[in-house]
Amino acid sequence: MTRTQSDPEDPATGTAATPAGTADDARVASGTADHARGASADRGATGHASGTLAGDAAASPVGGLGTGGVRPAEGDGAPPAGGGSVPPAEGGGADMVDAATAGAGAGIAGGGATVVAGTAPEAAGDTVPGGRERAVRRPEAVVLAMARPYLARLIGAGLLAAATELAGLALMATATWLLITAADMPPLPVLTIAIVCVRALAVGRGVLRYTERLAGHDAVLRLLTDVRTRVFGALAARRAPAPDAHSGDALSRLVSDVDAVQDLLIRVVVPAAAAACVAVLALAGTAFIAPAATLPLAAGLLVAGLLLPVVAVVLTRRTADRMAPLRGELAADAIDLTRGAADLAAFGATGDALAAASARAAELARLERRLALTGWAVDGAGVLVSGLASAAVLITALRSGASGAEVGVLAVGTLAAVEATLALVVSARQWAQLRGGLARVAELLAAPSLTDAPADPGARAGTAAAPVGADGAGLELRNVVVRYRAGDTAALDGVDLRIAAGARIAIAGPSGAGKSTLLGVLIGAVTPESGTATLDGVPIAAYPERELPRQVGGLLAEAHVFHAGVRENLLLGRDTADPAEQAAAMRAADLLDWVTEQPDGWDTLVGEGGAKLSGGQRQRLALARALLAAPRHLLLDEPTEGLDPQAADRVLRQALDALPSRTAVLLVTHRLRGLSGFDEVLVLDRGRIIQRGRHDDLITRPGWYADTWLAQEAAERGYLAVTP
Ligand SMILES: Nc1ncnc2c1ncn2[C@@H]1O[C@H](COP(=O)(O)OP(=O)(O)OP(=O)(O)O)[C@@H](O)[C@H]1O
Repeated sequence: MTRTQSDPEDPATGTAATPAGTADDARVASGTADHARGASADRGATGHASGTLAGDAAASPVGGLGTGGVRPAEGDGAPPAGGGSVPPAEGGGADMVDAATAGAGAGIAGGGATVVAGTAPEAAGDTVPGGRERAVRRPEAVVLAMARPYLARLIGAGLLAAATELAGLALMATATWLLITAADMPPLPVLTIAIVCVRALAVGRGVLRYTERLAGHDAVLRLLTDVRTRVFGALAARRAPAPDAHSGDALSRLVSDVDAVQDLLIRVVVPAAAAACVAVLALAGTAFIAPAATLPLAAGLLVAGLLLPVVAVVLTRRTADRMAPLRGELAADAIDLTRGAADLAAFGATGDALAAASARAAELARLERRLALTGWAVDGAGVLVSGLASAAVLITALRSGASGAEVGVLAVGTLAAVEATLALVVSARQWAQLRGGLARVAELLAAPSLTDAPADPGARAGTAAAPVGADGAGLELRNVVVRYRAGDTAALDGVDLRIAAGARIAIAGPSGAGKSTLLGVLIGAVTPESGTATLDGVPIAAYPERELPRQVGGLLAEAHVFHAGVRENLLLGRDTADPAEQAAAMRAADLLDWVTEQPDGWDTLVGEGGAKLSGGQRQRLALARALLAAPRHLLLDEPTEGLDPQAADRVLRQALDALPSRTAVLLVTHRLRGLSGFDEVLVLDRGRIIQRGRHDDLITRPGWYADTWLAQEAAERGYLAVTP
């Protein structure tokens, strides 16, 4: 006979031998026919830290998760499916439309903050929580609107840039005049003045350029701080990942997109304004000296400042549009090749992945070469235009009877003016490359942000809001349907759930049943297609982003551990926690001994993504953080994942014991041990609640729960025999 662990998805009940003689053993071995009898013996099985079954039959139901740890629902406990006793939420359905973008803040408590860039289809034009309508605007306008507080500084920078260009133009003109007239031996004072002017302009141009850069960057860096704050606020508020977002693409985009704002002002707006000033003054000067020469100069300026920039945009745009996604894909490749190196090597896929990345890099290099070539062509055309314009001005001025010195000044001045105007070509090229990034930043800037949460949660919903944080109706889902994409099978299908103060509710079900999706709805990160999700009668989507994490949060799937010390990671849960509270949270998560044994103690660095911790330690650190945060409704998604069964039971029990009695807990778990003290257990399958009730009841009823319970118990004790 072979003894083996059972497959939890294949509960081969009834085939087991029963070497030991405990009540549970007999029940596990005897299959579903014995559920009812076995259930009574099972109550409180996990109430013992040792995990033995010695006292199972005697353990009280309350002791299931540690005496005192599990409180029954207080009067208004979990209602039956449908939650009919709860008053209907007003206006919830419509408001859920914006739930993804209006979702609550950083999710620090749950470590579940999701930073996503890329598409933000819902952002522009939405109604924001404060009830304001945001019109869809050009991305440049959105960015420039944010620059309003720094307008004076930017205008100053523009004037300084114009003064720099004019100083250059005046320098060329004065030097030319000096060279030509010096041969005619003009009076010494005149010569001296001209020489001083040349020197002053040469020095002044450098000083002006420096001051212009200083003023421009000062304004732009101030603006960038605002933009970054706003962008991160919007990202944190939008906690639902865009389905197609790729982290590498998203990250590289985020960084370069925000930099595009800087380039728009420093390399496009300020130089363009300066070039326009120079062009106007050059035309005025020429009209004063030789009116006939104004026409060829204007033609040269138009070609340099209008035609060539348009050509540059047309030639650059197509290539730049293809380069942007390629850059994102390359960034994603870099992440896959480094973080996934071990897996790629294990499956012999390193070569293919490298080849794909190299092909993209080669394509990007080809596009960059093409961009450089078109750039050189346009630049060459610019030099030609300035030469031709200068020659045309010279000939026209000569024909109109201007003096030699005037002709010289006009010809050289034309060269300088056209060259200054050619800066618009560079600006246009820059703008063509920045457009994509600017559009994405503008979408984020237009999206609701943590920084513009409404003070009154009912304001947006149009409801009379319950006082935020007050114990009211609690969390409630009514007939919630979630579909990630139109036409997909529903991830949640008509789910009703109510979590009252102090309730302990567990959700079980096969993989892909919709458990994490349900948690996503509760934190406002997933938008239901229909139905309502409310907190104290207020649609979750309408809750202030800063307030919601205090009400609903916890340990969500794939909680992130930051590259920092243990204490810093812990304090993300609640930075005001004192050392005793920190120690209590770590003790509950079974990590206190470990951290005190470390040479660096609480300052032990956990590595990037918690790489220096084991999977179980990472999860427990995230659990300790969630316990420290202790929101009113604590969500725990597989909090003991990665722990051995005994440790898992112990940690869960300790965690629940450590919580204040009025904290409601919603536990998502694959492990059914430890649920006997819960007020209600829901079984989800393909988005629907297929069973609900108390653990002791569910294990007596034929169905997924009883089958899984039996399989898990049998597997854990190794009693399931499989014959070859
Ligand atoms: N971001 C998403 N985009 C599209 N489909 C999704 C997304 N997240 C989940 N789904 C789908 O929704 C369904 C429910 O997924 P969910 O993650 O909620 O299940 P689960 O019960 O938590 O699974 P597990 O126990 O494996 O974590 C699955 O079919 C899954 O493929």
